[in-house]
Amino acid sequence: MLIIALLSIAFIVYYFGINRILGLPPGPPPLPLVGNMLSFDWDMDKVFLEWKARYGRIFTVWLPYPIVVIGDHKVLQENVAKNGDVFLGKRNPEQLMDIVCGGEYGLVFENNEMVKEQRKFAMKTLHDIGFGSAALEDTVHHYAQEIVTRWRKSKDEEVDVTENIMRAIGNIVWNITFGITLEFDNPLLIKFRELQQEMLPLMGGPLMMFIETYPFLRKLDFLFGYKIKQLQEVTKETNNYIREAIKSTNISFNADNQPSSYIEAFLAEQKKREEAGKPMGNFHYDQMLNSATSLWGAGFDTTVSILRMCCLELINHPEVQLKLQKEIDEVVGERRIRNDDQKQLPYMCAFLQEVYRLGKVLPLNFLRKTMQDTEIEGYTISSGTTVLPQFSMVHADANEFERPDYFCPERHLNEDGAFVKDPRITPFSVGRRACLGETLARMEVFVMFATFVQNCNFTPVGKVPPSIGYTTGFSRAVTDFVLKIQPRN
Ligand code: HEM
Repeated sequence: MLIIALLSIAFIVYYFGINRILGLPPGPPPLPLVGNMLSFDWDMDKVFLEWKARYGRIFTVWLPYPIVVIGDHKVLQENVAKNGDVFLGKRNPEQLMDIVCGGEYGLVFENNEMVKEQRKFAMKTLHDIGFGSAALEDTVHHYAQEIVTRWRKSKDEEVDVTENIMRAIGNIVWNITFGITLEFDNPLLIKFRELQQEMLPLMGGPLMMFIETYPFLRKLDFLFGYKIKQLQEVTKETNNYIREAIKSTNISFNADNQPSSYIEAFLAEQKKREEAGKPMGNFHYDQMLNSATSLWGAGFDTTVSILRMCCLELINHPEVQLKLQKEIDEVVGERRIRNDDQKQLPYMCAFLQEVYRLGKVLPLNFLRKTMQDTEIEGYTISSGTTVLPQFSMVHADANEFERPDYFCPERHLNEDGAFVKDPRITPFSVGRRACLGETLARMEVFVMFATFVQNCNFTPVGKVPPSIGYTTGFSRAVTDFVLKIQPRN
């Protein structure tokens, strides 16, 4: 009896008091062992917004370990964006990284001690090899033309836009990473996307969240349908392709030339260190391999997913398509689209901003780890606390956007029809760990999509357009759909 009474008291203290005992902001009461996992939903933002209304602009959730969630524009800006060094670290998914990378390497979940060096190296390299350059824009336009040429021949067939978009984006990322240009129809790209489609659902969700807290669950893989084994196998296959690509780059690498890809720059850095008799430090093979995987993983499916969503919104909103076409016809006509044209295309910019608002690519943003004590909203957050900068909550918040689920480019235009850039919409995240590929991604999406609209008319297969559903897993994308494409003259 006494034991039951003590356990009940312990449960009540834990349930109602654990956040306060640990000095964390309030939040939904967690259950022992599972925390708030019973409320897990693939559309977690809806759940988070309810908790925000109940507990305040920052709150603690247990998934199943404690995480301080920030999903408010002002709080994100005043802390994660302005106070960048405090939020530089990540709460890396150590178990996941061990399963797929053999350690905390790469450019997304690298060890926090090497973040500054590796991120700086990657940013400089990507800038040097042409992010933001006219040459890269030419390449993107070339692929957009290739896609349009194929689509214009599709006659009355049903088209899955994914196939050609994927080939184009895949080629661009492959080139940036390895300096290798593949032919447009190279089956490697299709194989790679298949592997990624297999891998991403396995990498996210409740099982992986539990494994981070209770690593012993890895030994009970048989209970979960051998998901970890499957993940290991698919990672191994993916890494074999990456290793082969690194080998090819290494063979053609000439240290006297200016590096034209990330891997060449990495090899050049290794050579420089070797010649100077300096230790390799973090410029070792595992970091090279996993950085290539990071660039591929972060830069491929995300961009494909946003472009697919653009096409799906077009067939769901034919009146929007007509407005986009009219604007392009009047401003650009038949000449080649340039990235700079955005300044003269307010409706196109409004359309893309609306797609970016709704098209979140990560159901849960990557977790940060505070690097020092800090104060947020009057709460003292100690160094080492896990923080989730969930900016997509802002995009879905009815206090910020009227009818947030409703697709409406017009909301981004003022009375004079001019485009209004909205600082609350941050699809590439905020702060010192925001997306490394934003410049490239924005250019790819604009140049490709504007070229599509300029040259093609998109219609549903039947009278009713397909509904918009989303995949679940580590990343998020619209589910498969087909449409019809007619050439525009
Ligand atoms: C439309 C396309 C894209 C979207 C919407 C997108 C979005 C994001 C988001 C939300 C993050 C998480 C940032 C955070 O932790 O707070 C991220 C990280 C990252 N992205 Fe992108 N991304 C896109 C394309 C790209 C491209 C093209 C590349 C490179 C070729 C890239 C490379 C990266 C890398 C390396 C990171 C990790 C940065 C870090 O942790 O320091 N992304 N991206």
